[in-house]
Amino acid sequence: MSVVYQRVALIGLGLIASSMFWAIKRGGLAEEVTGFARTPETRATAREIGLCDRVCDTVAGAVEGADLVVLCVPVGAMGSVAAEIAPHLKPGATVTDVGSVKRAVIDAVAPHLPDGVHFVPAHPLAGTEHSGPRSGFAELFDNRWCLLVPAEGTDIEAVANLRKLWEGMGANVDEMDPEHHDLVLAVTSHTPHLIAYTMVGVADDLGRVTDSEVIKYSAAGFRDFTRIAASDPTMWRDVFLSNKEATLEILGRFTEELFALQRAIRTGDGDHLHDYFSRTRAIRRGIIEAGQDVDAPNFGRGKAQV
Ligand SMILES: NC(=O)c1ccc[n+]([C@@H]2O[C@H](COP(=O)([O-])OP(=O)(O)OC[C@H]3O[C@@H](n4cnc5c(N)ncnc54)[C@H](O)[C@@H]3O)[C@@H](O)[C@H]2O)c1
Ligand SMILES: O=C(O)C(=O)C[C@]1(C(=O)O)C=C[C@@H](O)C=C1
Repeated sequence: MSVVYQRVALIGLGLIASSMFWAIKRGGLAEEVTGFARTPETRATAREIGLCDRVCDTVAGAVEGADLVVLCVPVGAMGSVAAEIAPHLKPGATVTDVGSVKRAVIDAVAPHLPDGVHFVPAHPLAGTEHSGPRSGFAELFDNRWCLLVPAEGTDIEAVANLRKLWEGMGANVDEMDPEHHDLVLAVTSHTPHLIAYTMVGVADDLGRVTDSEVIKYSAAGFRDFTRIAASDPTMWRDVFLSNKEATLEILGRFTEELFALQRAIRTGDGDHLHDYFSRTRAIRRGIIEAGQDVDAPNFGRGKAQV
């Protein structure tokens, strides 16, 4: 792999930024990666573990001279960080972000960026329930999707270079418009997270089943919920507040379906339950057949057995 950018600046040194740093280093994709974190503690940790070639005490120091600036902060902080970096951006630089929501981030960031700076929003569809500078690893983006969401008329070379960077970090890249992105992610990521949070909350609230029983006897499905529900509260608060409309639409559909299933259980309508579960099983099999299940043993190796 060859160098895509001379200098990349990572702002907000958590899971995604640290994974990007290790993946950029693995691929030899930048000559220098600078980093900025808000707190002295995070900067000290970054220096201790060798995260970034240069950790800066000011956002200006990290951004000055950078060809690519990546905003890796929670969605709700993107606008204020964009305002802070704006005066220090090199003319012709590209600014991107990794936020889980796109329309709200574009609206918050774009107005701050000076003319002559390219803005190419992005979203890697990869993560874990961990956060902070120690949580990243180079393989996080391997075989995962990264969605680019450039506005019409964005400089072609700026988009092509960012695509090259993500491909160099192991991702498959697609382009999408922001509204569609937010609806798709409300279905595939945001609402499922809310359901996981709720289910774990229900278990915690249920007096007749103790917390220690929940921990001891937790079956695979519920264990997955607890993993998801351990995700960063700030990140997910911001996701829901920023993708309100799409999440509320999907939640509305979800509750309708849930009520229908609840009724089928109450009335003993086994046909309804069986038909429903057959339909959902077909979706799972479709994902595996398409080779999209990154956790399945056959992922990326052609057709999986279903
Ligand atoms: N975790 C995931 O699964 C995942 C996946 C894809 C995209 N994302 C997106 O990536 C972004 C970062 O998420 P993460 O998982 O790396 O979170 P993280 O909590 O690991 O890291 C975020 C970092 O930003 C810092 N920060 C917060 N507010 C800041 C501010 N105002 N100025 C400077 N730094 C600030 C935090 O201190 C933290 O170090 C979020 O926008 C999130 O939506 C997350
Ligand atoms: O695997 C996980 O822990 C995740 O939740 C990652 C996940 C998701 O797949 O929903 C979470 C949020 C992102 O914006 C992208 C990826």
